Amino acid sequence: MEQHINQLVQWLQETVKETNSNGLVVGLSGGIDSTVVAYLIKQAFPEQSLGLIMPCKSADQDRDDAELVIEESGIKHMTIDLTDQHDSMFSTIKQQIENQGEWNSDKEQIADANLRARMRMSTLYTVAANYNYLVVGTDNAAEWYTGYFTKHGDGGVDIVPLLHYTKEEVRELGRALGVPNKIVDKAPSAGLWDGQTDESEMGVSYDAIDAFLNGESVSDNDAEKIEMMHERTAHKRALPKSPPDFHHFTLE
Ligand SMILES: Nc1ncnc2c1ncn2[C@@H]1O[C@H](COP(=O)(O)OP(=O)(O)OC[C@H]2O[C@@H]([n+]3cccc(C(=O)O)c3)[C@H](O)[C@@H]2O)[C@@H](O)[C@H]1O
Ligand SMILES: Nc1ncnc2c1ncn2[C@@H]1O[C@H](COP(=O)(O)OP(=O)(O)OP(=O)(O)O)[C@@H](O)[C@H]1O
Ligand SMILES: [Mg+2]
Repeated sequence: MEQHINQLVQWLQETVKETNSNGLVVGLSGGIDSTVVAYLIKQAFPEQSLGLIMPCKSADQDRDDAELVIEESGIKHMTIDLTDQHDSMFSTIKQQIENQGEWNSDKEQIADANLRARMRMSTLYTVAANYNYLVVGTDNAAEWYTGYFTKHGDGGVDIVPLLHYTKEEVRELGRALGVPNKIVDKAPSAGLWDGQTDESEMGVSYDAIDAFLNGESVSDNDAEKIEMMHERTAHKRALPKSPPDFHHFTLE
């Protein structure tokens, strides 16, 4: 893993240089993916890296864990609480749709959750613009393949250094970087509602997704679920769909 860490750090440094940026910013949730990214960007840019804690009705434990990451990694940081802004924005939108008598309460939880992820994205880009930094994503290979992220939310980023690493490999990177065990061993959660865990929501374990990605055998049931998630989320990994070119010119 040492070699991977060196290569990733070097890639981060080269990418910042190539893009004429000044550094890197990441949202810090207290989960292993953003923790590994925080340690990597701190190594790549000790003074020009930033971790943002953005609580939004988040569990106290997640905030404590994010603060532990800051303490242990030494990364520069800010806390921007989005709870009130999210409440205000969500209730305004809900009210307007309710006025039409068209509010779909079955979709309330997921709509509320995805707005949190998109408000974090907007916050990260506002901070990135101020410092001329790039926004670093935290998606790993398992999340990317299954599309387990919010389109233009946590998926709305400039670079994704962990894209080729399975969840277990991200944990291995974490151990090699010296991330505290309690963070490495914590159950993955998007933290978008009380008690949410990735594995219970997806109905398939990261071990199974990792095995599938490694070409190892998994149950038919797991393979079917993974393939279905992959197909349904193809749009999240593609550019916006456009009609055929009806004009006689080509956009560059
Ligand atoms: N075929 C298609 N072509 C083009 N666009 C299509 C489309 N189907 C849906 N869409 C669009 O995509 C939207 C649905 O996608 P999206 O908004 O992403 O929403 P969706 O995939 O329904 O929800 C996001 C999922 O990611 C999970 N998540 C989110 C954030 C963080 C994490 C984590 O691991 O930390 C996990 C979250 O718990 C939830 O299960 C639709 O509202 C529609 O606008
Ligand atoms: N409270 C938060 N503050 C700042 N960023 C957050 C917060 N919650 C989520 N994020 C951002 O959204 C990303 C996606 O969350 P995700 O849960 O997939 O990753 P994680 O929490 O780092 O790891 P895990 O998947 O193991 O929980 C996080 O990596 C982080 O960048
Ligand atoms: Mg998480």
